[in-house]
Amino acid sequence: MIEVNHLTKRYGNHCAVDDISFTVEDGCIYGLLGPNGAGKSTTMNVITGYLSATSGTVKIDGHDIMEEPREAKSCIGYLPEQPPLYTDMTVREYLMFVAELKGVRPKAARLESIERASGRTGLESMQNRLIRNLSKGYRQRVGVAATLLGDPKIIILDEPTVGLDPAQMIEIRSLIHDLGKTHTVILSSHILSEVQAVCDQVLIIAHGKLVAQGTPEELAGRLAAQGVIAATALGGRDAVVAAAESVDGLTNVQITAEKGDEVSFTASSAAGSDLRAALSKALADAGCPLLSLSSQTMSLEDVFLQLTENTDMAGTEGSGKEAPTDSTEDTASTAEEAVPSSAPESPAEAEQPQAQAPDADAPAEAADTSADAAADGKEGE
Ligand SMILES: Nc1ncnc2c1ncn2[C@@H]1O[C@H](COP(=O)(O)OP(=O)(O)OP(=O)(O)O)[C@@H](O)[C@H]1O
Repeated sequence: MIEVNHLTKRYGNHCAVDDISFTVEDGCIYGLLGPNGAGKSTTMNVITGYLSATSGTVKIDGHDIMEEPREAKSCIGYLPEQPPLYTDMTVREYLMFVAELKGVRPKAARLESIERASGRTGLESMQNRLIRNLSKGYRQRVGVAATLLGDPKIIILDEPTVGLDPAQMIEIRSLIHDLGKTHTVILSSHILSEVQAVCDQVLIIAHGKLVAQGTPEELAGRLAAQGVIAATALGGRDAVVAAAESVDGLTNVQITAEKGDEVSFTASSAAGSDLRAALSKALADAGCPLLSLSSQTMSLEDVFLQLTENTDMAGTEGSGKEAPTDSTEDTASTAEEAVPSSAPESPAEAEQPQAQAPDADAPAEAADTSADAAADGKEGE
């Protein structure tokens, strides 16, 4: 339903999205996962026609987002990271306003659409409440309800749980899960556990590149299938690394610590292979006696960190990745902290249009961002 082909987006000299291609099939929940600054919002803004691509194409249901924007946008309900809500309106007024902007006609259809959207998002009893008096969780529901107006097939949510407390996060995740039964949903998140819990398919983005894609189980399986050896040997750094790298099947040798002549390192091994004996022999042959050796399994969190760190800017090599932690550890609770904010701010930032409308004070922008803009240019009733 959505085909993204060789999508690149530059802000001045800064490449925020670098030649990304992927396909989104109908009826699944997709998660764009990546650290802050990875390029998730930019990707979403291009998919929704908010920003133009520097190169590459995006097709929604066969319609090119640049060439047939109205047809393409009519398939999408988009909730930006900063929901464009008018906090002086009641929930009902706001939803009516958005429905009108989206060209939902006649009035009876608008009312029906609002009722359905309110029902899906649990807002029935909040209709006459001013948005500014709602909790952040309920405001987010209003934003999600707005995306549903006009019955788009695809719902795109940029960091929908950011700033929510744990209970609100759980509610919004459950709402997204429910939406996935009737819609294709794409959400972005920097929280590994969230994407794992909610999404059918995960796209991991780091530094503007798509570094991995699969179901959470596939990714976890791929990672779990990868063994990690952690070892300490006596000898020079270069000799130890060369010996480790000479072992067939051992890859990604990373120094984790150096103390005097003791060099600690980790290395990855292919699925199912136990390379400890081969490593021990290679080190002995190189005159680097082995002091300790252990074999570990990578957790999904370790894999995610490795994938996102490995695409880090050139020159960070040898920064000393910590040895992976015990894979049996529950990673969910630590995943959020573990994902670093890694991309630098672009110097070109100021030059570029802001993709997301501010909270309440910019009606025109808010209207535009509030969704599909499907009805852009359509005359009123
Ligand atoms: N309007 C802009 N002008 C210049 N640079 C920008 C602009 N918007 C984003 N960037 C830069 O592009 C990169 C990708 O930003 P983007 O917002 O897409 O990342 P993200 O993964 O959504 O991160 P976050 O979760 O922090 O929003 C970052 O380095 C960011 O500083």
